[in-house]
Amino acid sequence: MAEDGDLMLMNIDIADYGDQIEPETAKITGGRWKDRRKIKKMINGKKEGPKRASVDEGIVAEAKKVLDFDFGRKRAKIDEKTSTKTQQNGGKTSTENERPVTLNKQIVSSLFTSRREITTNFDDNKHSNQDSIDPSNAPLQQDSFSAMDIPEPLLTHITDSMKLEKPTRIQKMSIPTLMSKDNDLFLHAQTGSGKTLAFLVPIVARILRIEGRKDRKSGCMAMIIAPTRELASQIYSVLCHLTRCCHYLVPCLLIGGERKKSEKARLRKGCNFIVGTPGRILDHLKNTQVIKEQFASSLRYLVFDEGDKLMELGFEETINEILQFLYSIKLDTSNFPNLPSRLVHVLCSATLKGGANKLGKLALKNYQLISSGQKQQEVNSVPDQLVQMVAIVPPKLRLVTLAGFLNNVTASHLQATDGNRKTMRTIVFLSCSDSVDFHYEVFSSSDENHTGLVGDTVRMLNRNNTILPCLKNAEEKPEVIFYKLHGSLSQQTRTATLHNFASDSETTRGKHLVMFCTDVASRGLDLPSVSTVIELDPPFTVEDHLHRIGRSARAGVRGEALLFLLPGEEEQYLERIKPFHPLGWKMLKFDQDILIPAFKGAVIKRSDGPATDEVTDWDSNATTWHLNVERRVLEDTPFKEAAAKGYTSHIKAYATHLSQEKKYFSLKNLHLGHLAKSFALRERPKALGAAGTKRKPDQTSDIKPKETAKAKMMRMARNALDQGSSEFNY
Ligand SMILES: Nc1ncnc2c1ncn2[C@@H]1O[C@H](COP(=O)(O)OP(=O)(O)OP(=O)(O)O)[C@@H](O)[C@H]1O
Repeated sequence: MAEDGDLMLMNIDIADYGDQIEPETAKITGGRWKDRRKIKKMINGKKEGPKRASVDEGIVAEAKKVLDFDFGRKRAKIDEKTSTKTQQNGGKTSTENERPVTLNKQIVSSLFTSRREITTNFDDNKHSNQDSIDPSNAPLQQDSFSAMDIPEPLLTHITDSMKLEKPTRIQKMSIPTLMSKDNDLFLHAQTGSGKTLAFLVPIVARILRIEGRKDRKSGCMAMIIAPTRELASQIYSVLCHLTRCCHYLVPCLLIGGERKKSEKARLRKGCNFIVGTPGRILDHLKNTQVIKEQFASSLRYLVFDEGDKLMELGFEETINEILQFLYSIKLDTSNFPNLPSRLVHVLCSATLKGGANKLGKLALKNYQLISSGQKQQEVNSVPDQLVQMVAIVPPKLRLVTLAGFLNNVTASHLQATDGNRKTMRTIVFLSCSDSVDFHYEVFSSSDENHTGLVGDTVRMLNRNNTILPCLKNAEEKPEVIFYKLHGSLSQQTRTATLHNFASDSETTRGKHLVMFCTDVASRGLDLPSVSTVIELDPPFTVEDHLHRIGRSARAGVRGEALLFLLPGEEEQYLERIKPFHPLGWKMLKFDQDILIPAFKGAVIKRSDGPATDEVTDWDSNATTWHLNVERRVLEDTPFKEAAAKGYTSHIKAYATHLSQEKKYFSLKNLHLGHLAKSFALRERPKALGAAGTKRKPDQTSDIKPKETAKAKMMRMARNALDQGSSEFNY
């Protein structure tokens, strides 16, 4: 009997395609050479001897079982609690739905098979009607900033220039507290609820109350530490905006990737606020003498934003060093008696447990918890106005289903407007940089009809681009721009890319902006009008899930999020996130709700075929779309490398899921062959050990048996784990 892992590699469904495959010319790839030979013989009508026939039948039956729609193998392992069922598709026979595809004489597995329908037991958290739900992170209608004793000119600036009339719940609670008391604070509120202003406004207000002259030479009074450069830059720009009413107060940004020399120069000139990432801040504390001189009399506030992420990224030691450094400086309170007489620590987080809790223990003393929800659960849950959708998608169909969903969002964007189209933003979260690169290439450079806007990370589609089925009208401009963002890009590129995505400029106005990114963009980033968040790869922690989808539905605005899960064990992850979705979710069927609306009636042309306007079935269209990407992989070496790297890194990243979540995301349950298909690969890249090698006859039994592909994969995964997860997440 062939091994499970070996059969999994086979790339064709012999039982159904056999009679349509051209004998002799057919190339069979993947799997063990023995199995390939047997199958080839069967196709060519050469029967093996009677003794071995039963083995072959068993193999073919097993291969069919695995390849046909690979649910059975995994389903069998799932305990009885999981009751995903695969059913016959409206009684059709398999050959009605399956179409073998021959490409460059290579036979590739069909995307669709007979058993298409997926029903899941986890559809037990149905979403309630959204229209009647009040946003949970919106400004409070019955309150106002003017009732909060905020000093002038800050109050007028907030209401008149920043056009913010009413505080959110966390702001209503934190602003008076921080302005009047000197204890440490833990600010706990939902994503998008205005935590940044919740700590910045009272700190600036308190500084403005200092009597007498204050300017950049007065010293640094507040330091704000954030886990990512992007978030630090964002806080810095909110602070710059806020201090426009008191331009004599100067913020300074200290982040890695920027020139240290110019940062030193700015510090020497003097500043009242430092915003930065932990490593770079510590570097300056140790090496820039002027800081020590300035901090002695002035520093009173130390803020940690996204506290749990700071810990998760391994900044504990750095933060400890920063704290020790600051504690070693003796405060001189005589200069600013209006400021607190001690260093006040503020910790901000949308989650209470895990890293945030740990940092709280490290940095806070006798802190007061300010939480915007009546119950802790209310804060930990997703914003009420966010519509969560879930699609259970077989591994083979992940790429084409993503294309279908992006198409449907784009189509609704194009339809909903006449001339006055609003800019729409979609973020697609992936597990690693290489996968981001691959998906970005698939959608942004399918043909020559695109223009690069920011280096190689922003591409606008031009007329005649057909990567999305709805872009069929050559008369109309596609109005779609693709972006990519991850930690392997230079800081300048990251900044320029994000800036382009967030801005409402001549180029971006009215368009659908789609960004492929890693979790580098999941924390704290406040990007305007992100209407949809797609988690193509599952999050690494529940916190990551909340923060990713929290890029949408901010400050009371509505938004939607789609989570892709594989059939099988991954479905059970819904149980894990259910407590955070008290208002439920909508289950989408990958075919009826995504692929059919996208591909039905569309004209998808084969990239190597004659021009045709023939309208075919939706599933043929989807298959053609996928084959066009596969063909590109065959013909375009850099793209092929991107696909192989994307796939390999995706698997490695998958292995880094937390041990307590391994039961949902275990490598053992992944169908690697089908997953390769979603990277447009016909078979697993050789680097993963997919290609078996023949054992030499002189090899004796005392030689260590060759490591199987699956074992090699597991070993690589373990190595990946040892190397730490951040490499893959970012
Ligand atoms: N009082 C307010 N009225 C209207 N909009 C506000 C108000 N306060 C903040 N906002 C806006 O809400 C958005 C989210 O704010 P912010 O980024 O501070 O949220 P957050 O709670 O820090 O989110 P996250 O947890 O994701 O970091 C910003 O666009 C901000 O300008």
